[in-house]
Amino acid sequence: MIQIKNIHKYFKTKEKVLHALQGIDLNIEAGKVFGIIGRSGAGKSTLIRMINLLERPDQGEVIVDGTDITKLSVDELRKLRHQIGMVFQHFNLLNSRTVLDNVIYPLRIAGVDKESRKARALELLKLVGLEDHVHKYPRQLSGGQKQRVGIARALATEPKILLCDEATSALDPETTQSVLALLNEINQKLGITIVLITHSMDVIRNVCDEVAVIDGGKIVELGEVVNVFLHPQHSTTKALLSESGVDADAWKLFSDNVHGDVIRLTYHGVAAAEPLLSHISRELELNLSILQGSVGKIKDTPFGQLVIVVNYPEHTPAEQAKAKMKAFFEEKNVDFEVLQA
Ligand SMILES: Nc1ncnc2c1ncn2[C@@H]1O[C@H](COP(=O)(O)OP(=O)(O)OP(=O)(O)O)[C@@H](O)[C@H]1O
Repeated sequence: MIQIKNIHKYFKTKEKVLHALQGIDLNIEAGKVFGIIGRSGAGKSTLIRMINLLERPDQGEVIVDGTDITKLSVDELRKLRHQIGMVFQHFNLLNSRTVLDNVIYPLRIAGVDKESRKARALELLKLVGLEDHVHKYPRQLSGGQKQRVGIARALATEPKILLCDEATSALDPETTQSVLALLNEINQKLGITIVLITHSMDVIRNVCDEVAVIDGGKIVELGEVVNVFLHPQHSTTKALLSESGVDADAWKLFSDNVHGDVIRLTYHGVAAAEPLLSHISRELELNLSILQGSVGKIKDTPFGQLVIVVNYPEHTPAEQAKAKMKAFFEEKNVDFEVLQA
């Protein structure tokens, strides 16, 4: 649905030329929630703004539904923007207009007749849970409510794509959760493709199907959220995960005091509900202890990652027991990694 091909963007200031996007390639499938994460200045805003051409690339193509939108005329681009809604970090509401009028506004611009635009706006305000606040002004709303107005407004012209530019960064954790749940609902109910940018791995974990990690204007890691969370490859991804409490290497703090093999088991989906550890421990007479672990869910997928210490029984050669254990876990689709032997 959205293909970004070899995008480059330069910002020229008096002192220097900044190469803000350095050859970005992305493929975003229809109906997905796609997250772009990176540190401040990495190029996230510049990249997401390429999708509706609020920012133009200096080189490369942005293809939406088969059309290279960099080649569109001003008129064609205006029409295309009705297909692409956008939600902003600081809401960007019209403060002198009511909640209802804020949502009606893009419909008026799109030339929708008076009665239909009011009906549509009311329907959207109901969808975002603000039906009791339609005649209020933005200053009378909480941050979370303001963002719900921003989301309703972005949905007014029935877009196929919703771009969220740090939509939850200005909100407290609880409100963030409720706005993320709303985005999830919109994705599921309306089938809208969502592209969001964020600093937070928790946001990615809660709503996204796929993620791109951007660093210094380049994509450094890309994939399904489950895989990127459980098997991060790039140092930036590992650092971002560690900051959100997912530090795959925390076990090293205890490694000097450990007697036995240290093994990491990683699993998701059905394996999360099976009593695998007690089964293998009984069968091979192993003594197991858990050194580090995290279990939970990534979007709708349960997952677990455990670092265990294994001691083998005296009467069985360790290598033989280890090979049996490895085969057992691999058969159950559990990733088995010896960290220290
Ligand atoms: N209009 C501009 N003129 C000059 N430099 C710019 C402009 N817009 C962005 N930049 C620079 O381009 C780089 C990427 O900026 P961008 O806003 O895309 O990063 P970001 O990852 O969204 O950061 P943040 O999380 O802080 O919003 C930064 O170094 C920024 O200073």
